[in-house]
Amino acid sequence: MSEEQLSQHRDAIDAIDEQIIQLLNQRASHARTIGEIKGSGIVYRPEREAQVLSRVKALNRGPLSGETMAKLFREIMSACLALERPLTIAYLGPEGTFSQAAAIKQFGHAAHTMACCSIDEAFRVVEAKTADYVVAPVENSTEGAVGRTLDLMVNTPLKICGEVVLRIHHHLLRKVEGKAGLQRVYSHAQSLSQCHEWLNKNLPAEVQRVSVSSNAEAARLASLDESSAAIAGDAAAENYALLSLAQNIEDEPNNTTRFLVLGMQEVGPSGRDKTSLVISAPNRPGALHTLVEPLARNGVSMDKFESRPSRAGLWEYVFFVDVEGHVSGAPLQAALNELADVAAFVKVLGSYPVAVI
Ligand SMILES: C=C(O[C@@H]1C=C(C(=O)O)C=C[C@H]1O)C(=O)O
Repeated sequence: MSEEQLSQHRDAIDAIDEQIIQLLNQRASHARTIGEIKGSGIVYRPEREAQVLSRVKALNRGPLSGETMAKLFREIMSACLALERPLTIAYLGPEGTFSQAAAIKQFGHAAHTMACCSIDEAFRVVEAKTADYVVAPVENSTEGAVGRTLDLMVNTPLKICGEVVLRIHHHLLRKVEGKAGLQRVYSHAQSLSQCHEWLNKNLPAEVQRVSVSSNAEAARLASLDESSAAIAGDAAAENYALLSLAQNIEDEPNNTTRFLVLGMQEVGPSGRDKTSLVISAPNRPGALHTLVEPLARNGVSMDKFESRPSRAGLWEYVFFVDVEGHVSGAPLQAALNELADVAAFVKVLGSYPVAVI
């Protein structure tokens, strides 16, 4: 390609960029006006954002992929929303955790993220209105449910407003090159188990595995001591300037974590929604069947069913159930009315759009 051809294409890009700037600012002005109309009410509308992202993917003809286009629009919406009012999102810190990555995936880079020292604390700051939303892990494809998040959802006044699905890549991180002199590996208990086969094969048995409160905390500890390593992700490696001795060491190649977004808000239907419920059955034979039956009879599809010991009594259980559809829809309304008669306890944790990206 000649210099002349290059400069023709670059002139074209400059002209397009001018249009993009104008169009983005037009879009932002509409978002700001929408903010004025909303007044002091809730500005974040996850159902509308999900519709915008789905529409962007459907309209896209390439060469950029639908996924890439949706990610760009996520950031555009994040910037537009910040003109209405910047949001604060609480997550299990310190900086660099997968929870923070999930918060940014859902709210974009214009939102403020607030590191909390536990999932409990992250719920509390939103309940106290110090932050707007909490993003908390709820299940991992390798390790299953995150019990603490499930337990907190039983009593919180917060509602689920969204879900975020994140591919999780773990790396072995250390301050210095090589494995010589390595005495311990820090990580969150879930990450240690997600990588335990790799650890068995690749590290001597005398290297201790130490579980700590988060992967980012593991990275912080490894950054203070050359005889320690951490298992954590890219963001933690970058934050604590650690070297990656081995990449993508998770045993399961599709290792994915699902996070929930919770806030003081009930979300309207987006057209493709999920509802999460927590139900408990009276402690007698066949009780489980009586819980599932009203859902099946009303044609409500179940995505997930998870049992958890109830805090109330020995050998009593609560069930976390995800179903397709919005709570305002007729099938779910009918099923919930019937469930109220047979269940000891039913709580709608929230209806929210199915993750688009
Ligand atoms: C502009 C709005 O406010 C926010 C920003 C959106 C956007 O930039 O498209 C969409 C939903 C809201 O979270 C709106 O409610 O439509």
